[in-house]
Amino acid sequence: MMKALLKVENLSAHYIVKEGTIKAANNINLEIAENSVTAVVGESASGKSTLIEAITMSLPPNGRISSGKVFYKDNDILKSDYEHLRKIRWTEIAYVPQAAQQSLNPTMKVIDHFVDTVKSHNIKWSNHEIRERASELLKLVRLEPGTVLDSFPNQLSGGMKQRVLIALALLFDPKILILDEPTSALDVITQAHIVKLLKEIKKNRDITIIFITHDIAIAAELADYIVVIYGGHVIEKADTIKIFKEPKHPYTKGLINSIMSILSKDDEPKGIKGDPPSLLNPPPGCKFHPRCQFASEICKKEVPDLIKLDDSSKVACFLYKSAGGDVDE
Ligand SMILES: Nc1ncnc2c1ncn2[C@@H]1O[C@H](COP(=O)(O)OP(=O)(O)OP(=O)(O)O)[C@@H](O)[C@H]1O
Repeated sequence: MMKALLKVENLSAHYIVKEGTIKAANNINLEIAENSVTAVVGESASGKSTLIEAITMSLPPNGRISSGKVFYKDNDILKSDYEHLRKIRWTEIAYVPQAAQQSLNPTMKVIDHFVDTVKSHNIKWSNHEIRERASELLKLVRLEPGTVLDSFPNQLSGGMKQRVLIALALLFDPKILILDEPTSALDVITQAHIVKLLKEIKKNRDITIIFITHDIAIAAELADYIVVIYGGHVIEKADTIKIFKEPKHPYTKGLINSIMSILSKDDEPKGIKGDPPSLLNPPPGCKFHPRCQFASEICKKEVPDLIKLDDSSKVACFLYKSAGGDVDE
């Protein structure tokens, strides 16, 4: 594997609610290679956004990081003070949250969003320089600066707003671009345009992309690596071709089978039977065991470690034994 730009070690995060704690990210270990594209996939409420929010320290007020480290360029960013973190965000690690289109201020023109972002980072660019840079970025995301810069968000379509957000995220040339569901809430054609755009960005810039999607077909198209999350745990990570050809975890197999059956227009698409676990009262052991046809006694009691199978794949399942006997990371 190439050099890791971002390394997540034993990261756990939870939410405090009236009923107790929601264990949304549990003991996550991940390495993100420089200049790679990683898709984080999993069904709704599996903990994908929580993982990204924990990494970028942008959990909501009732969210807590209970343990772990996040190394960016060998420094644990979770130990950073607020100022340092604010600097890293956008300039080094840019994050476009889910449904961010609604975060554009309806009373501000697109150009003012660029001006605001520059000013809030204390960067001394003149208004002319900001306009130049914003125009350049809008062209990059295939928008017409002449009209878009002076438009208000409600004059733009959903796809255009998503492009504006991507342009804004690229303002300071970040090393890492993180996007939460960049194509959801868009029609299929617009989704395809955004996927194409992200491919171009990847090709033409020195950038590492991490994106969340519940659409495994989009992950297949864009990502070099796929990380599968289930019940707040990483249960598999592998390079994209491999995960489609040879999924290892029974859940990943189910996920791939269900998409294949949809693509082949089977009369009865093969879904995974049963429901995802409650993260408030998760089952003991492997979170997938109640739905797993291969579950044995150990699966009901112990959480499997994410083990390395070979250079490009890791799995958390008792059906497999580690390649070199070494547990991941
Ligand atoms: N602020 C919060 N307070 C309490 N629980 C939360 C909060 N945010 C998320 N959760 C819960 O944490 C769990 C993981 O949520 P998360 O949003 O990380 O999942 P996800 O995989 O990103 O889902 P989706 O694809 O639907 O966005 C869910 O059970 C969710 O209900």
